[in-house]
Amino acid sequence: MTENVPSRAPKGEPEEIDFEIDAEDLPDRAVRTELGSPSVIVDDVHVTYRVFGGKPVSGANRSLFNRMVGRARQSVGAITEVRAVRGVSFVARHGEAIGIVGTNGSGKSTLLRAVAGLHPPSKGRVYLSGEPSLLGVNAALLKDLSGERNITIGGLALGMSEDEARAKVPEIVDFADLGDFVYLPMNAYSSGMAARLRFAISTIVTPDILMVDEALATGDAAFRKKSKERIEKIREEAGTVFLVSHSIASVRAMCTRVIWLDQGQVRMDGDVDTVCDEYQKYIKGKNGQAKAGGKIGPGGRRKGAGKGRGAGKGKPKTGNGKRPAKVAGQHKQYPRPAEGGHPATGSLRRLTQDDLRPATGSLRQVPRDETRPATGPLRKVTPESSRPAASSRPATGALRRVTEDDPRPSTGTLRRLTWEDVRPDRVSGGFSDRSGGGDADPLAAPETRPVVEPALPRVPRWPSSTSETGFPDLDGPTSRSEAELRRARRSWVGQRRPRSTEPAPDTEAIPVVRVTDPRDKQGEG
Ligand SMILES: Nc1ncnc2c1ncn2[C@@H]1O[C@H](COP(=O)(O)OP(=O)(O)OP(=O)(O)O)[C@@H](O)[C@H]1O
Repeated sequence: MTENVPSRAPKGEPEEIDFEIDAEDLPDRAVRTELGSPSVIVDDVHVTYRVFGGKPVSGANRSLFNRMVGRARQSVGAITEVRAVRGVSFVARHGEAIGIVGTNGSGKSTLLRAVAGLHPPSKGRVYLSGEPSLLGVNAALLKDLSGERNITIGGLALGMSEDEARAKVPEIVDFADLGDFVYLPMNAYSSGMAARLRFAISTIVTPDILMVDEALATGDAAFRKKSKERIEKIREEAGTVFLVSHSIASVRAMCTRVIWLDQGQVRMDGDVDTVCDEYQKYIKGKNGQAKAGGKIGPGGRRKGAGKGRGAGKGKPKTGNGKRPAKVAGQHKQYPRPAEGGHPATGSLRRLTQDDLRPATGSLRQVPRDETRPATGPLRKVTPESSRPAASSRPATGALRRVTEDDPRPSTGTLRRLTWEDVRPDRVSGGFSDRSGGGDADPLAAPETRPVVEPALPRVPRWPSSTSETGFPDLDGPTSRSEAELRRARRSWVGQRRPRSTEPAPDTEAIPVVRVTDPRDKQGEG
């Protein structure tokens, strides 16, 4: 099939792909290949997340909430249902590279997860011809292990033998441009290095259906060029590629078809130019500030544009204290401050260095050698004055220092408890003396108290050998705790059955049938 592929961009045209849309960005296009039979059929798929602990959104917050997540969120008591994908249907064919675009939260990642079988649709069906491989920003790489080890594990996960995976290491290191870093734990990698390795691993084997979810965004231009080539190779080998990206440039460059998702539904599905143009128009209209050729970040916003609650709050006010009226399609230009006499709206004026110092009014700088502080009745606190003398401590009013000689504490009707107070027979509920110390008074002075050695419970010995039955020998003295032993025993011999709580039957009442040996009868006879 490779040889039938029409040639790519004409010679001399730049190959490099940048994920951002800049004026100089190349309108490089993905090579169109012959389309094969269907590889993915998505039939009226719905995906609903259920989030516990949500609360109904009411009144004033409703519009803001709707603006953020659209109509896709409903609260059902304590469970919030997020309808991330709502009735999506399409057919993808072998050899297609499909870009999935949409603003934040439009359901792109969720749709890919449903197609990959990682999240079951709540309604509808997905049919696949081939094995899907989802490469997301969170693809599982173990940070504590070296890149080399991750390559081997990744290869095993993708169905290779260990030897095959090891043999792929040099190729992957070369592709991901890791050098000797491959022997270091991945904690030491930059995000770009990790992204390159992730992409390289997941394309070791040519997947039937490759799904790339924003995983290329961190790579540099050279890597993106290589990854584009690899994606094309997969398509040429009759694979299907899905590419979720906020970068329209990369979608234009790598895809042959685009699906635009909006609030969980397909808003457009068609050829790259038509859908991308419409999507960009939508983004421009939505923000009123995205220009053709401007950089579009996630959510269709221009980079650096304010978003969220605080957006626009920092705009200067006019003289009447109101924010300048917003005219559709126009942006108010605020004059740059001129040096010196700056235009001041109302009573505002620009601060100069002279405004900042020196101090105005009667304040003056206090020289270092000036005695301080000595205003009014204040006096300097010395270590001596701050530490109270042993006996003549401050005694304001009737307060005095309590000394060792003071009887303590015996105010009012308090008295010391004696053993009689806590005797079991005098306490409701009844304590019992578990120490074996009899009537020893626990409140008596320690030297007069009899020393009582508590009787140690006999704890069975931890099995050092097994008996003939194969079970550990549970008898004998040991230092192991009884609980530990009980646990071990349970794992060996299973749970003990609880004793029956039913009363034992009255044996007297059970009719006794006496069986006699007929020979005895004969003998008797
Ligand atoms: N695990 C989850 N639990 C609950 N809601 C979720 C979960 N994952 C996604 N959602 C919600 O589903 C909706 C779609 O999310 P999804 O991540 O699929 O959108 P997206 O288009 O990929 O967004 P982005 O461009 O920001 O990656 C959003 O409203 C999101 O809040």
